[in-house]
Amino acid sequence: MSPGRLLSMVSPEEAAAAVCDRLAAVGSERVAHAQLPGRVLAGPATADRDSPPADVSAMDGYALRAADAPPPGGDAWLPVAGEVRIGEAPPPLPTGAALRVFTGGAVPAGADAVVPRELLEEEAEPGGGRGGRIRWLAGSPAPVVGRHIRRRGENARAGDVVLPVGVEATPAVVATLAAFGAAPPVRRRVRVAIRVTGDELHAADAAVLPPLGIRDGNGPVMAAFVAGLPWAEVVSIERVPDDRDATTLSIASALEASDAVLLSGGVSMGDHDHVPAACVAAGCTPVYHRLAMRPGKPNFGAAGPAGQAVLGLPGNPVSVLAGLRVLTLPALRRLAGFAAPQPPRLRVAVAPDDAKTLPLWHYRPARIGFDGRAHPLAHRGSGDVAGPAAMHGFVEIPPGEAAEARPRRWFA
Ligand SMILES: Nc1nc2c(c(=O)[nH]1)N[C@H]1C(S)=C(S)[C@@H](COP(=O)(O)OP(=O)(O)OC[C@H]3O[C@@H](n4cnc5c(N)ncnc54)[C@H](O)[C@@H]3O)O[C@H]1N2
Ligand code: MOO
Repeated sequence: MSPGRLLSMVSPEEAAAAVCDRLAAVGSERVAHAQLPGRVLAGPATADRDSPPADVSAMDGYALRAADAPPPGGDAWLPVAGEVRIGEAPPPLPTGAALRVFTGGAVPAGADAVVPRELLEEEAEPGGGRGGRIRWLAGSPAPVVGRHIRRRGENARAGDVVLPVGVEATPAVVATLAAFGAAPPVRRRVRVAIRVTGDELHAADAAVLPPLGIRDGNGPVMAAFVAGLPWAEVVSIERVPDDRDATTLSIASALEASDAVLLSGGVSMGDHDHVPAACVAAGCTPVYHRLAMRPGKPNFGAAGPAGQAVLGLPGNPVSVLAGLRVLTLPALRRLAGFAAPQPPRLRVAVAPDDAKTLPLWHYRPARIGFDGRAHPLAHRGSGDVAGPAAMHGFVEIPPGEAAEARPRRWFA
């Protein structure tokens, strides 16, 4: 986007992309191997050796030359000359014999097939030695050259890039890092400051409230959202009164020590909605204000003076939930150094519903039923937190469309 052009009534996707365009990944650091899970790779991981490191057996059984095997179901036995110990160099395979091998054990030189033991009748060596003999059960297939052997380097060759930059160290990624002893640099955690505006707000654990006071739900919700992102951390959380100067000061202090500032409330048309002006006073550049979405039309997004993401979410609690998932997550992922700011796009079928259409991008709290479809949850507007409490995520319904017409994007 051109600098200074304020987007208004665009789609949430366009708004999120416009903020992401102004952000860069945070710096990187090295952490101990045990601290890697959940972090985002800032450097590629390469294979330090071939995987597997040798031709290995894929089965518990016997390594042999396929041509040495007697016919299945016959009386002839094949001698077992010994055993390959896992993790050790195998003895050579004598002609006309088999070697016992276990899954992952190296295939001895001379063997061209592995036969799983359940296809065989096994006879132990008298006296408890590691030898013995085998013959093929009736109905077992004859050995096939190459079967049940994993070839050296078939997963990866030494020097191959096995993980690119910008992926999160999920359990599967951790498995790969461990297999190759790789510990690439990772992005430091994204530092998130939370600011909750509203004169009516009191602590979430307040036992007694003034008659028209409200417990702050948005602060805990925003903190819980960040707590669910292993590559981000909350660095400060503050409640701010509906006062322009106090809001400016609080945003300025948030910007000093964070990569992202998440705010709730104070972004619509009220006389006491100070967040957009306070952000500007604190040196931020507005990117969007008011979006074609429900809930969350008043959403405000800006870039901080040092490239921070600044996201002003409307005060209604369901708007906060939607704004976190739809607008905040892409910005935080961009800061965290993900290759793609948008998480993978998932689509779900939507159960038949009230067929309501809106001229906006509609995010409906929904629950995945036992039928595998998303069932929109009844709720009384974006101030109703009890109704959506059972939600698994939001179904996105584009402007003018009925929810169940086709599979819909799913924001969990
Ligand atoms: N003239 C207009 N008025 C409103 C519009 C509009 O377009 N024109 N939009 C409405 C929509 S949609 C929303 S959403 C709200 C958002 O307004 P704000 O972001 O300025 O939020 P507040 O006015 O501060 O609060 C709205 C509502 O949410 C409650 N709230 C606020 N913070 C918390 C909190 N931390 N925990 C629990 N509840 C909170 C607050 O008490 C209000 O009830 O504006 C509409 N108005
Ligand atoms: O869109 Mo507001 O965000 O309905 O509650």
